[in-house]
This record gives sequence, structure tokens and C-alpha cells, in this order.
Amino acid sequence: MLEFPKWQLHLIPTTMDVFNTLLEQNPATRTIKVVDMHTSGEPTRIVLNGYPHLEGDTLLEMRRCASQKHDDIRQRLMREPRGHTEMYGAILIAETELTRRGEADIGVLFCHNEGYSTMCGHATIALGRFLVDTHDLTIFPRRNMLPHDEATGLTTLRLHAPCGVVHVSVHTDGGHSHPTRPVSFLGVPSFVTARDLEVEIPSSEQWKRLRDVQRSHVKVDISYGGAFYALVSAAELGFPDGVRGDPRTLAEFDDATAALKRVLYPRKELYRHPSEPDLEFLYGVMVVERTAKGEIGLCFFADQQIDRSPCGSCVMARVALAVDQGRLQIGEACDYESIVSLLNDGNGFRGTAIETGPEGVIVKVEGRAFYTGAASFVVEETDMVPNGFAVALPS
Ligand SMILES: O=C(O)[C@H]1NCC[C@@H]1O
Repeated sequence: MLEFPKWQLHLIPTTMDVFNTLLEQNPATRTIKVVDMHTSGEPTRIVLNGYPHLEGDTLLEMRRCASQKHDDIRQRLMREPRGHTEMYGAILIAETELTRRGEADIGVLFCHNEGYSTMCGHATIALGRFLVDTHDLTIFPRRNMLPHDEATGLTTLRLHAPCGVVHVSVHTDGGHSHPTRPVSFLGVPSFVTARDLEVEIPSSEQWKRLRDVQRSHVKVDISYGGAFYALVSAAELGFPDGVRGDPRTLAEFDDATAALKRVLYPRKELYRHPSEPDLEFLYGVMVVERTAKGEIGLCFFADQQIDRSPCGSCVMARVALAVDQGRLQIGEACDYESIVSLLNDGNGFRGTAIETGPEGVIVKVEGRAFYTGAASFVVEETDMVPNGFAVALPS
């Protein structure tokens, strides 16, 4: 039998007592409750309650309100000491214009080290599990209305993301998700806005951090998968060995993709969305290495955050590009890995081109997510860094 030393048994209740007393004595202390998960290694901090009310008639207006009036909460949850620069968040929004019209079951805002994104595949996969597992109607009021198909064992839900409605399917048994089975989603129409674009890199932006890699021109594709990505092959950037390498290479990729983003970001004509100006910006640069089995990607998004997962929204963008180039047919699938998912076989994402229409390609993305913990975060009134901080190394 396992025996715990006496001090350990005392420590647990004592720690909780201190915490509870803190809350009782400081009614002004805002507590934010979260559940943490990861998808192929990429974290999702799901904000359950404690987040302030967001003004706005639409989810995109609420996204603006979050950014303009409550960015302190994002900073607090994403940055040190409660988070870290590679943290990712999902803020659940029970009511949106589409849930009210019966077109979605719940809404979500995504956030990261710089602000608020418009689509996130890895977080959608994590949310799929969490939203069928939670039976707390204060968190997910429409939980009990989700359709469940006995024959397939799938529970389905419509997630209203800033880019539109994403249809999520989760293998469920007895009201709970299967950790071993993939969650899949059908994304919004994905489309290419530029192919084989020759980008001139001004000398002030050329990268040569750790070895003599210089490029005056780089060929990129621009594709949308709920967010806009620049897709570039590792070889084109000057890395003939692909995206895998030692940590020094990672620093070089950081340098190169940051320079490329600075050049591409102002070119607004490349990020045209058919209906929504709020979606028109470059979110990330994905460096791609093609292999016999599929693709390995290294994605830098937001403020040079590195996606540990193969990046679900960029899988949508890459499938749309592959269909456009004739490399993938409707009905065909491709496997996508990241430098982290590669460490565990089968831990990446699968992207399938489902159908194509006037608005773009509908892509199915499949992957696995796991719970890592739960927390209640507080800020004491006397805390000198209530919204956290980021430590940046000199480049
Ligand atoms: O899987 C995705 O789509 C996301 N992962 C982090 C960056 C993207 O939003």
C-alpha cells in the first residue's frame, strides 16, 4: 500500500484553505476558471467563467469589445506567471447572433500572445471533447440539445467561430468523449488568393542570423482556412534540409518567417474575404516540407508563436491549395505533422477535401486532444503585475 508522508496530507487542505480565505476576504478578487487541454502538444486554455460580459450584437463585435475593453484578461491568462508566450485560449460565448437564430450551438473567441484570431483548428478539436463532456448548463446551455447518432456513436455540434460555423463530430459513449478517437470538424470554405507569388525581400529585411542564408526573392502561396496564411517551402526559404533540425535552425526559421511576415503583412490585396473585413489580415507563415507520407509544417502565427500542432486552420488552407494545384482530388486525404507531433506516431492531423463550391473547398480536419488540468486564477488587489508579462530574448 502507498503511504503518503504526513506533511503531504496536511499540505493539500491547507493550500485550499489559504485560497478560499483569500477569496472570502477579497470579494473584489476576480476568479477565472479554466480547463486546460492540448491537441498534438498545442495548449488550449478554455475559459469557463469569470470572463466579463462582452457588448455587441454579433460575435465579431464581441471580438472587438474583447480586444478594446478586456484585453487585460487575455494578457493575464496568456502571459507569465499564469501562462506563457506560447499559450492559446478559447473564450466560450453562450449566446451569439447565430445561436439565437438556431444556426449554431455555442460561440467561441480564440486568443493568443498578440490578440484574437478568427479560426483555430487545434482548439476546435479540444473544444469538441470538452463541450460534449461538460454537462454544466451554465457553461453550455444547449449541451442537452446536441444530436447523437447511436449507429455511428457520434455527437455533433455547431461551433460559431469568428470566421463562421464549424461542424464538429465527437465519438461519444454514455455522454462522454473517447480520448482515443479523433475529433473531426468541417471548416468554413477555404480558398487560395495567390499562387507562386514572387516576393521581393528588401535588403533591410534579409535574414542571415546564424548562417549565411540570404534571399532577395521568395516564392509563396497565400491561402485562407478561416484565417490567412502565407505558405512557403523550407527549401525556398533557404533551408534545403526541411523544417526538422536542431534548435539553432528554429531560431533561423523564426528570423526568416518574421522578415517575410513584415514584408507580406501590409499587402492587403492578398487577404480579401468575400464578406467580412475583420477577417482580412495575415495570421501566420507556414513553412512546409513535403514527404512521401504527407507534409510536415512549422507554423509561426500571431507574434511569432510556434504552433506545436500541425495547425488545423492551416490544414484547411493547405488542402485548398493542394486542390487548386491539382495535387489532391475531392475525396482524398493527406496527413499533416508538426515538429512536435512527429515525435509520436499518429499524433498529427488528417485533412480531407470533402467538396468544392463557388466559395471554396470544404475540408475535414481530424485530430486528438487531451485534458491536462483545471485551474482557478485570481489576482490580488495588491498584485504589482496583475496582467502578467512576457520575457523576450534579444534577437
Ligand atoms: O490549429 C490551428 O488552427 C491553430 N493552432 C494555433 C494557430 C492556429 O490558430
